[in-house]
Amino acid sequence: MKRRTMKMKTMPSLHKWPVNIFSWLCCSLILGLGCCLLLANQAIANVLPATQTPAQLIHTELTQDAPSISILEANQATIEEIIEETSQETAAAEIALLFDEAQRYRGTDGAKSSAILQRLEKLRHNLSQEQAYYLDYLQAYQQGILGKHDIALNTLLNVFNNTQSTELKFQSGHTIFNVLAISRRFVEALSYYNQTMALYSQVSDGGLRATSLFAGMMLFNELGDYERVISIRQHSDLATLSEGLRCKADAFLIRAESNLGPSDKVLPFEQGLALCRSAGQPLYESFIRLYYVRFLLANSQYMEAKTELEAHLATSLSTQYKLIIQEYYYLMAKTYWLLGNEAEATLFAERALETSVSEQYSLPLTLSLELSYQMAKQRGDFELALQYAEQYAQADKGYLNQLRVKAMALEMNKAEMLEQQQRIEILKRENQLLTLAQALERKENVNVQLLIVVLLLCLLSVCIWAYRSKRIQSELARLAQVDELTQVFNRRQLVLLGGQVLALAERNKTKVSVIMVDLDFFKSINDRFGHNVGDWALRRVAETLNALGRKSDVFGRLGGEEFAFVLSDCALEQALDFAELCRNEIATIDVSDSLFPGALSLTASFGVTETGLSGYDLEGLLSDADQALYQAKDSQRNCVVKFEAHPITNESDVATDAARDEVREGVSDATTDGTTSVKIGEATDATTGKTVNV
Ligand SMILES: Nc1nc2c(ncn2[C@@H]2O[C@H](COP(=O)(O)OP(=O)(O)OP(=O)(O)O)[C@@H](O)[C@H]2O)c(=O)[nH]1
Repeated sequence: MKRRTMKMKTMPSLHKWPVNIFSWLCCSLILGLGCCLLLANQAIANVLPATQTPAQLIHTELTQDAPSISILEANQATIEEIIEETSQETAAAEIALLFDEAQRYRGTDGAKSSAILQRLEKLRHNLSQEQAYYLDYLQAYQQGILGKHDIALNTLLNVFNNTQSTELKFQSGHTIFNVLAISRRFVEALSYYNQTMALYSQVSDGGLRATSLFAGMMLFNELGDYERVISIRQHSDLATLSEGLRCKADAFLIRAESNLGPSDKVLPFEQGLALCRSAGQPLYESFIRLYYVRFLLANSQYMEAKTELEAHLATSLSTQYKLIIQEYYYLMAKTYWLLGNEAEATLFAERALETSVSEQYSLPLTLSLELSYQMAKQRGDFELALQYAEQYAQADKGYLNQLRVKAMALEMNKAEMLEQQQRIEILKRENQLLTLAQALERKENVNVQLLIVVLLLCLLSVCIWAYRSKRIQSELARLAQVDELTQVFNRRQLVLLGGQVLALAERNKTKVSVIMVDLDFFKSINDRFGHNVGDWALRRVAETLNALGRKSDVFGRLGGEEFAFVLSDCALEQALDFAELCRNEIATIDVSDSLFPGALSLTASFGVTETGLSGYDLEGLLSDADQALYQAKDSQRNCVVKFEAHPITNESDVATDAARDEVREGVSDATTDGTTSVKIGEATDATTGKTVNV
């Protein structure tokens, strides 16, 4: 039996708790941060507005408010109601027909138009709100043609501002700027032109779009912006036109080209006239004719002009368009005067003056007054000539003023358009900036999220690293305390814990017993069966003994096949019983799972002492227990021997200090009762060579 390191009870698992708490804290922290990130994301999402389009909102409202029609109720309609319904259906059919006709004769046949509109007015109570607005529009259009511009405008503005139909709004819009232009309210006309043309892309009716372009051409003709008229004519929507529309377009183009001044270009007067005649457009036909006659007169073709005018006077009058009729009369007067027919000239000049439009100054009026003045002067009627001269001067001034107003309106409109364009440009830039800012914000959000993820990963790495190093530390600590083979305390830990137990017991004056255990003939087990079997035996014995001890006991492997117990609060008798129990348990270990079960038997010898015999010093206790163990080995083995102190009886038998040192292990030389004693042992005296008891 040799002194070696020892092991004890299996390591308690308490050393693991700081690691577990640490890991738990790390996980909680990570989870907490993860939750914060999710909540932050949720908060960002909540800040953003709900993306419901206006169309979806309208749909929701419509769905909520949708009225339900009871078929049952409909079936229960009285006969009177059915009759009423039938008459309503008839009225509806008539109304549809009348609207078609009103549209067809609008601007082409004043008398027919008036009759149709009167009939529709009588049916007004049968019209829907939108139909009523359309009737208002047609009536206003008719009023405009008759020169009642203020009345027409009031109605048109009401339709423009209240109709739900984009098409009717668009249609009334271009009639408004037309009437405003005729009324010389050019600034307003241009403003409505802009408002109306802003709806252009929303209007699907090609005819209506073309009409608005025509109205634009008319407006800019009126304003004297003839280049603009020519440029509108080139709009792609006017590339292919019906005969009627081509007639109108030609009329506007001829007016613009004529007013741009003399050029080598031959204007298509005859073609335009033929086109408008064939299309049944007397208004535009008359319009072209006015410029044609002007052209003839400018080229001294007075007879041709006279023929043309006389042949188509009725057509012009049928238009009921006062401006055309006035100019027509003037041109007749001028032609007759140029041909020397003063009577006819005077007659038509007077008619032209009578046909003045809403006290406005117009070119035909000015020219008619000038002609009347010249004719009166020529006749020698100076008083009348003076009157005409005064009126002419006033009209000319008024007309020139109007020209100035037009020019100013155009300038203002150009400035307004420029300002609007600049505003649009600024808005576009602001939008771009906003988009950029949003993109930047999104990027920043992503960056913040990435940063949080990186921080979390770093934190996780630190936690993992800390957890691992803590585990390594714990493992190292465990390895320093535990015997690797048997997993019980090693000698170092047994001495440490045993010392603490003894210190406490000494303070409390309680007894502590120490048992030393040594396997019998263990060398022969190794030799016969090999070290593997020896190791197995050591593990089984350690396991068995460890299970027998109490929680307060300290058990460990001293080294080799030697183990020890430090039993707290345990008197010698109890320790002896416990040793006996251990001995018995070892002797009955089931060896069936060892490599050579049949031949293998395990026994151990036990040496027991107590603080009452050996004191509270662990070294002394171990030494005394070891001594008792030797006694056990010396006897039959597989037994328990109690340590006993022996007083010195024979001087000669007492070994010298040198001989005592030869004892296999150190001994104590003080007994518990204070008497000097020597513990049992064998040594060889170096001087005599005799074996002595110690
Ligand atoms: N298998 C194994 N054998 C060990 C270990 N430690 C020590 N030994 C062996 O244990 C044996 C101890 O032998 P001895 O001290 O002569 O004791 P013994 O054979 O048990 O004889 P007694 O104690 O007198 O009964 C030696 O052969 C050692 O090699 C170990 O960890 N594993």
